[in-house]
Amino acid sequence: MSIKEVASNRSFGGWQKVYQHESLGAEIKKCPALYYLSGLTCTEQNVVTKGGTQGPAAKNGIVVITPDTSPRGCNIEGENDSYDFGSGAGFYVNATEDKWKTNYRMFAYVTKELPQVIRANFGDKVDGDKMSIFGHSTKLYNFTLLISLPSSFKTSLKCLVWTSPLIISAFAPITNPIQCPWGQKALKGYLGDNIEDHKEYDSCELVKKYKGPVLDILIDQGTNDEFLKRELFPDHFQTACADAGVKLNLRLQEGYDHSYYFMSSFMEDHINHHAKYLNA
Ligand SMILES: N[C@@H](CCC(=O)N[C@@H](CS)C(=O)NCC(=O)O)C(=O)O
Repeated sequence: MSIKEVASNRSFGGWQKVYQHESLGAEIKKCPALYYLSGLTCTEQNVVTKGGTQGPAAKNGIVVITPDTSPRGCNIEGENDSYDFGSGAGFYVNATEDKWKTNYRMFAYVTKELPQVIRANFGDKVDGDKMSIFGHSTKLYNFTLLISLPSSFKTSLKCLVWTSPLIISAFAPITNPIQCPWGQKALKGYLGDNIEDHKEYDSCELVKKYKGPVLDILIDQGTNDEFLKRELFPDHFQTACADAGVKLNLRLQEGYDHSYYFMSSFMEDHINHHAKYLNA
């Protein structure tokens, strides 16, 4: 698999790098990997330029890996028609609908293929045995990713070793996609009409039946987030976690909105949350 460096900038004593690779850092020691999943309309650049990850990542000796949010340039009819579906809106699912299923396999990409690319190309810099995940908003099925990982471990994900306890954190995540317009549109479009299939990507549903390692979840949610009442429902997730006995620290941040101004304000807390375990 070929990998090409497309940008390289010195930042906080480390490096901010962007690589391109076909779909099929640290300088001194191997560092744990923290994957960041961005929201709707984003490329990897949104968090790179506005997220404020570099300082806290450098301080904690962590490599932050920020994949794009969908496949690009697949030439699928309609892929660029809306901001919340198709390009820039892969929703981290493995699509099963005919039109999308060949290319839109973001769950497999983020959980399997990308860590393999990192291992194969940066094995000397990134500690493949230590990783965790966080992200933002609408595409933030990182709960889904992690909550469903333990069962996936048994099958296809032997390449991954996540921390234990499993750390997850999120800024303003969609937590109950089967109940919000963004989630319903994406899940129906990529997976078809069967609600049982949709539930496999719904954090509230997944946490109910969660049986994996102990979870430690941090969520920051702005109270002035324009999508809070229509799309995000942190209260649903709070109830689901309480019912399931899962540890959740939900912090309502007064007056903050959905933007990177909000996220960058709390980025250090999130990276520290992961570092606690990644550097243990
Ligand atoms: N209507 C908005 C919805 C998309 C949106 O708010 N996206 C969030 C993630 S869900 C984002 O991070 N946008 C890019 C940015 O703020 O840099 C738009 O088209 O920008």
